[in-house]
Amino acid sequence: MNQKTVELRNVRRSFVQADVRIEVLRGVDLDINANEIVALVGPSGSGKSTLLQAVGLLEGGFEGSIKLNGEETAQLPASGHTRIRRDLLGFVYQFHHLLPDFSALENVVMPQLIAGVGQKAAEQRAETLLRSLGLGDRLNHTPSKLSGGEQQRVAVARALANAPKLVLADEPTGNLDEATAELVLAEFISLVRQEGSAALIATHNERLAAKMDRVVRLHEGILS
Ligand SMILES: Nc1ncnc2c1ncn2[C@@H]1O[C@H](COP(=O)(O)OP(=O)(O)OP(=O)(O)O)[C@@H](O)[C@H]1O
Repeated sequence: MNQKTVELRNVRRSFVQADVRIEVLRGVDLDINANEIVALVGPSGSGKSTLLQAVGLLEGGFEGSIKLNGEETAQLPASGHTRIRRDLLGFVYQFHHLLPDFSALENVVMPQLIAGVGQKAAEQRAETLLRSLGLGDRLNHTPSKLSGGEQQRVAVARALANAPKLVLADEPTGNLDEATAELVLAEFISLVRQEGSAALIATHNERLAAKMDRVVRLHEGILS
């Protein structure tokens, strides 16, 4: 059976602010196959982050069906969401949120230790990932000693550390200059492909989106 990594059906989310209801997602359907890298584009405020929060099981308040790796998540308790996030998902944000007092290597080791991997194996995996992103000679640098692009590469390595089935990224290169953004995104995509993960990557940048396998567009709460 060709199991989808993501299957969304009729996903809805609205927010009420000052007695006004805004319907941000009005019935989103989306399928992502294993190994498929999908760009999520849409104007500012169209709901890209909201949709990523739905797929990442980071917020409640959604209606509809969210299946990840074949498992329906809508009725699961919070502990089920935590398990899926830990076992299946990796996240990259616009601002890397690296641990400032830990080295690049330690930042990539940490999520593996939390997942129960042994220290030695975690260090080897972290080093392999960081080397494949060109950071072989930056393993022991703390984030403040790294450039913005290097910090974002560490965040990419961290997201992939536990071999997630699905990587979710919200404007992963949005804080970098255009040339660096392009380079880091190309490396990110190539590492996701090498690792055999699927990915959903929100971006404003159509040129970067065009480098992915497929582009989906959020407009007025619907995907096309
Ligand atoms: N917690 C919240 N409470 C109220 N409104 C919210 C909340 N979160 C998001 N919204 C509203 O939902 C809409 C979509 O926001 P979202 O951040 O998902 O858009 P986006 O496409 O990611 O935007 P950007 O590209 O600017 O990051 C916006 O109008 C925003 O104000």
